[in-house]
This record gives sequence, structure tokens and C-alpha cells, in this order.
Amino acid sequence: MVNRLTDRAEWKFFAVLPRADPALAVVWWSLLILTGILPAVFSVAMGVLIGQVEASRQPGGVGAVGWALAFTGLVFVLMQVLPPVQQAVSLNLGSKVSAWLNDTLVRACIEPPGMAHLEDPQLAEDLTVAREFDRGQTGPPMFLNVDFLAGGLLGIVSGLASAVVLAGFAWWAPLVLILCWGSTHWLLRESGVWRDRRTPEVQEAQRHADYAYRLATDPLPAKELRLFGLAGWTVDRFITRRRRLFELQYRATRLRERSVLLALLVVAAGNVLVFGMLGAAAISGRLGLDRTVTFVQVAIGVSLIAFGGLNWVMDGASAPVAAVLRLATAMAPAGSLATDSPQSPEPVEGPPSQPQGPEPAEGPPSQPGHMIPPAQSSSHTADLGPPEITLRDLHFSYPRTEREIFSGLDLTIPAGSSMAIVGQNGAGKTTLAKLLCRFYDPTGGAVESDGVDLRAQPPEDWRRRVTAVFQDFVRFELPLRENVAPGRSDADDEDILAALRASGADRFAELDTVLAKGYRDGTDLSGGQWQRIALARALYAVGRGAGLVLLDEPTAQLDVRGEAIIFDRVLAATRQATTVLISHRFSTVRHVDRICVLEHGRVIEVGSHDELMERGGRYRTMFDLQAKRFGAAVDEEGMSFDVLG
Ligand SMILES: Nc1ncnc2c1ncn2[C@@H]1O[C@H](COP(=O)(O)OP(=O)(O)OP(=O)(O)O)[C@@H](O)[C@H]1O
Repeated sequence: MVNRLTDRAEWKFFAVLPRADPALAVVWWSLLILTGILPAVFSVAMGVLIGQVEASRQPGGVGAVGWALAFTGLVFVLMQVLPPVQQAVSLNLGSKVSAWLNDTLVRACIEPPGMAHLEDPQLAEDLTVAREFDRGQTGPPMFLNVDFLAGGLLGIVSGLASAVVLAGFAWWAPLVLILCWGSTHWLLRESGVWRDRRTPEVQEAQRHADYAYRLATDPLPAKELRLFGLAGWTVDRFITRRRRLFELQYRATRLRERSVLLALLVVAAGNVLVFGMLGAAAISGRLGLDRTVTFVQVAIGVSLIAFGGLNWVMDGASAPVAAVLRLATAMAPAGSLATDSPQSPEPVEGPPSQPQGPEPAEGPPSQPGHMIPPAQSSSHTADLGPPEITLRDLHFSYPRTEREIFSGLDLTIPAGSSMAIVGQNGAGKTTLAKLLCRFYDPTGGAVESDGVDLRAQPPEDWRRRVTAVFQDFVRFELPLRENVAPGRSDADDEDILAALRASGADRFAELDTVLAKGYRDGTDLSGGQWQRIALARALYAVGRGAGLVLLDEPTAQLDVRGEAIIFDRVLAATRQATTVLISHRFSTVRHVDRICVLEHGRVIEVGSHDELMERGGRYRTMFDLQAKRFGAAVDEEGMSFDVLG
């Protein structure tokens, strides 16, 4: 019984209020009760006033009209003053609840060390419902909701306070009216709750409407949408999905004729009975004018507990809150990683695990949503040096998929060496980089660092030793300084400038310039310039001691000459690290120590460029194919680079 109550979305909603701001929640409830009982008190005051006026008119009668008038006036003034105060408190509490929910949601998304929770379709659907408190697609946003709710709750408190006063007329009268008006909640219950809010149809309409909205408002798709004449298509998609959403909401929550008629009948019967008895008592003289006025007013006041705004607001406000709380618990296990290696149940030999604490990632956050906590100090990692990486009989399938990306992959990358991974599109190169960052755990076999399974240490300890430039690196809408050293308030400008110089990115902007056009004095960069910034971020991390450097197509957007120069500089800067390069450009690949060719989830060739060329296998075929389409040229400085033939 208690569990059923606490499991309800409404309960969860009210439980969140004190968590968002305990003091404000107490003030909110207190004002609600005080403001709610005032109409009933006013009815009593009016009755008393009339009684005193009548008494003072009697021959020799002495009425305390003045006191009664003052009391009525005081209640009236409070009735004018308290509602705006209540409203201000409601809006304030609404903002606090909104902020608390945002915090909870952001934490739920960002804190799990893995990534699977962000790719789970069911959780993604839940996320859409949860974000409703903020976006307000199907109801008001939370900061307004708390005020609307206060309005509905005030009605309930007023109605109950009126019922208490009405008991002075007859004990059964408030019971009859509460039963009648209260039954409307049950009779019209279907109309107050959007029960099928979590059906695939609703969630799909919601997600697609949201996506079309983002397509229209984000600057990134703006070019293609215009070029391909997709403006009308986007608007149509948005309108049809929104309309569908409204239709589904309307169909679920519209008032049904039969229920409304039944509710009217019940309410009419109860009110005819109570008001009839009140009238009879007044006519017979059993009830004086003063008490008649009071009881008629409170009998009307009980009607405030009827089905209405509260029912509609309550559902819209509590469903997203329940969804946020659900996600807060569901995302953690979905995005968790193994804590112990099945391969290394014994205490493992090898470099000591990094001390835990608030230290930052030495590597940059490589994916949006995967920032590692901000920095206090940066010792430790430099001492550990570059790791030797071993992939031992590695098997991997993405969560909820059957297909094996790796099926028994064995590979060793010696400490301090550079290794290029080549293979066709979809061969699993980026997946390998993700496994090396430990965004996922293998489904079989192991990834080892210096002979120690990565699962034998907390992911954050391992990630302090890793830095990466991913194909889809993040472009922070932040000053250049923070793009190179994100989350590091203690970063030395000289170190940042050195990293920028090494990646050839030192002339694009001042360190304080925000790298986004939408900001005052902000600037945007070209694709290749952004790539150099991402490289600078990785090089800065290497300077701070990151021992494993993952470069996934790090120079794909650089011009041919720039690529050769920058790549040489990157290799020089990462000479002390173990470097893994993923690239389709053989002009880059040939500069590394060893090359590994991936195919069908396995390593089919490993060796230096010269060895693999001599072997005449798959690498040679791919190299020759690319060389046919490209020719070598020598620029005026005598430097050789590839150009289109
Ligand atoms: N998050 C994911 N969930 C499920 N499957 C995925 C996910 N990411 C990638 N895949 C699948 O894994 C396979 C390998 O992808 P991956 O990105 O590792 O290839 P790649 O070798 O880097 O390709 P490319 O050269 O095109 O960058 C692909 O078939 C892809 O569809």
C-alpha cells in the first residue's frame, strides 16, 4: 500500500520539492495552506459582521460591529496580499525544481563511465519524456508548472476548509458535497492523465518533432537544408509531428461526454440536497441571516475541490519528474563498465593504479558528454610513461547487436612506438580506439596495458593516461585557451601556446577568443583549423604526461602540404608516447613505425611500411590503388607530398 503510494508519479513530484530547496518548500506549503483557508475564514467573518450589525439594530442591542468590520477587513487584505507572494514563491520554487531536475538529468547522462546508456533506444525515449519539464512541448515548463499546481492545490485546501466550516450547519452536509465534487476526479480520471504517454507512437512523434526543431535551429545543418531546398520539408516534418503529438494528447485527455454527464448529475443531486436543506432552515428561521450567509458561501466554496486544472497540470508536471528519476537509476547500470577483469582475478602486476581523486583527464574529453572531472593537479601520469598495449584474443559486439566487430584479434603495440591501423570503412578502426579508451568493455578476450587488463583499474585512472583526437572531435563553444586545455583553470599559457605552435594553430585567434560565431567577438574556424585545435588539445595532454595517443583521421581535413608538416611535428611531439594512428591516407600512414591491417575483425598483416610493401599483400594492394590516383610532387622547398594526379 505504502509502496503503491510512493511509486506514484505525483508522490515523486512532491518528494522532489524539498530536495530542490527545503526552506522554500516549507514556505510554499505554509503559504498554500494559509492562503487556502482564507476564503473560508472570510465567509465566517462576513457572517459574524452581519450578526453584529443585526445585534446592534436591536433595541438596546450592543454589537461589536467595529471589531467585526476590522477582522473582515484584515482577512480581505490578506486575501489580496498573500496570492502574489504565493505566486512569487511558486515561480522561485519552480525554477529551483527545474534546476534540480536538470542537474539530475545531466549527471545521469554524464557520470556513467561507459557509453552504452546513451545509445540505448529505450533510455533515449525516456530521455525525451524526461526533458519535457524543460522544453514544455506538451505542457508548460516546470518553473510555471509549480505555480499552476499551487493554483490547483489552493482550490483543494479552500474546498476542504469550507467543508470544515459547513459542518457547523450539519455534519453530513460537507460529506455529501465532498463526495459529490470528489467523485468528479474519479469519473473524469481518464481525461486528467495522459496514460499512454510512453507508447512508441507518442515517443516517436515527440522525438521526431524535437529532431525537426533542432534541424531548423542548429547552425550545423543550415547549409544542406538550404542547398537541397529542405526548408519546407523540415517545417512540414515539424508541423505534422507536432500535430500528431497534439492529436494523441487531445485524444487521451479530452473530456468524455458520458463521464461529464454523470459527473453533472452526481454534483447536481448533492448540491440540490445541501442547498435545499440550507434554504429550508433559513425560511423556517432555524438559521439566522448571519449563519445562512456563511454556510451558503462555504457550501459554494467546497466546489473548489472539483476535477479541474490541478488534474491536467499534475500529470504534465509529474510524468517528466518520474522519468528523470527513472533515468537517474537506469542510466548508471546501462553505462557501467566491469570493475574487475575476468582475465585477471589475482592482484595484477604492473604499474600502480593512479591515485583516485578529482584530478583531471590528462587527455581531452574526446566525445561530447565525456568530460572527465575538472582539474586540481596533474602529477602522476608522467611518471608512468608510455604503456605497451596488447589486444589478446579480442572479441567485441556493440550492446544489443549480434554482429562481432572483432572476432579473436591479437595485436601488440610496443611501449613508445607508433602503430597505424588501416582497413576498409566499417572494419572497426574507430571501435578499436573506443575500446582503448575503455568506453566499452570487450565481450571476450582482453585489452591490456603493460600486461594488465584495463578492467583491473577504474576507467578514470586509465583515461588519465590516454588522449585522443577523434573523427568527430568536440568543438567547444569556449575560448581558444579552454579548447586546448578544457577544465584546467591552472593551465599555463606558455604550454598552451607550445601545443598550438606544434599543431600549426597559433595564429588563428587570441587565447581568450571564443571559437563560435554566436558570441560577441567570437570567431569560427575552418574544418582544417578546427582539426589543428583538436590536435593541439592532444599535444597539450601529451605534454601533461598522457602516455597513449589515439589519432583517428587526425589530418583528414588538412591541406596536403599542411598534413605532411603537421604530422611530422605530431610524431616528434609524441615520440615519448605510444601512438595509434587511424588513417586512410597512406602518405601519413607510411611515417609510423608499424602498420596493422584489419579485415573481418582480425589482424591480417602487421609490419613496417617497407616490410608490408615487400610482402605484396593487402597493404600493398591498397597502397598501390591509392598511389595510382595520387602522384608525388615536390614543392619549392624540396618537400615531397602527395597531390591528385
Ligand atoms: N555505437 C555503435 N553501435 C552499434 N554499432 C556500431 C556503433 N558504432 C559503430 N558501429 C558499427 O561498427 C562497425 C565498425 O565501425 P567503426 O566506426 O569502428 O569502423 P571504421 O573502421 O572506423 O570505419 P571508417 O573507416 O568508416 O571510419 C560498423 O559496422 C558500424 O556500423
